[in-house]
Amino acid sequence: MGWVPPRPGTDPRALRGLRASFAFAFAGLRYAWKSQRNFRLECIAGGAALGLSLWLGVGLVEVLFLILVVLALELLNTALEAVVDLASPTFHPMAKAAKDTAAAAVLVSSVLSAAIGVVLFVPPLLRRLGLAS
Ligand SMILES: Nc1ncnc2c1ncn2[C@@H]1O[C@H](COP(=O)(O)OP(=O)(O)OP(=O)(O)O)[C@@H](O)[C@H]1O
Repeated sequence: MGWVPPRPGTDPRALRGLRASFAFAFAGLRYAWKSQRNFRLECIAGGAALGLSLWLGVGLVEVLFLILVVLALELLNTALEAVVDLASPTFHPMAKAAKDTAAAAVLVSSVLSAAIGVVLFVPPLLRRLGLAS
């Protein structure tokens, strides 16, 4: 077996363990950003939605929640893809089921967030553009 990372939860120096946990989590974010085009697109779309919500005065908390749900599921999808590639480098119907179902979770959350986004954004946008009172 190769290098084994330290296990943060078992580090007796609690603060150091916490710092290591954050470092691992940020490494995961970096991996997703570098390897997943969808994650980058979702971050950009999320940034645009945040800017729009500030401009239109739409609730930031609601918008942040919708963005973070999609990003968190995309991160889980990325993690699952890595595990499946490790466990099943060649074609297997269960590997396909796992990857397709994880991708479906991202799709469901994205469609739901987009639908709620339309409900949140369209009325204030129309008012801002003078197309509704
Ligand atoms: N080991 C495998 N066995 C069977 N089917 C697989 C396997 N690996 C990938 N697939 C199929 O190919 C599809 C794409 O897999 P891939 O690993 O390329 O994901 P991806 O296109 O990078 O996904 P995403 O766009 O979410 O990052 C999967 O959804 C699945 O249907």
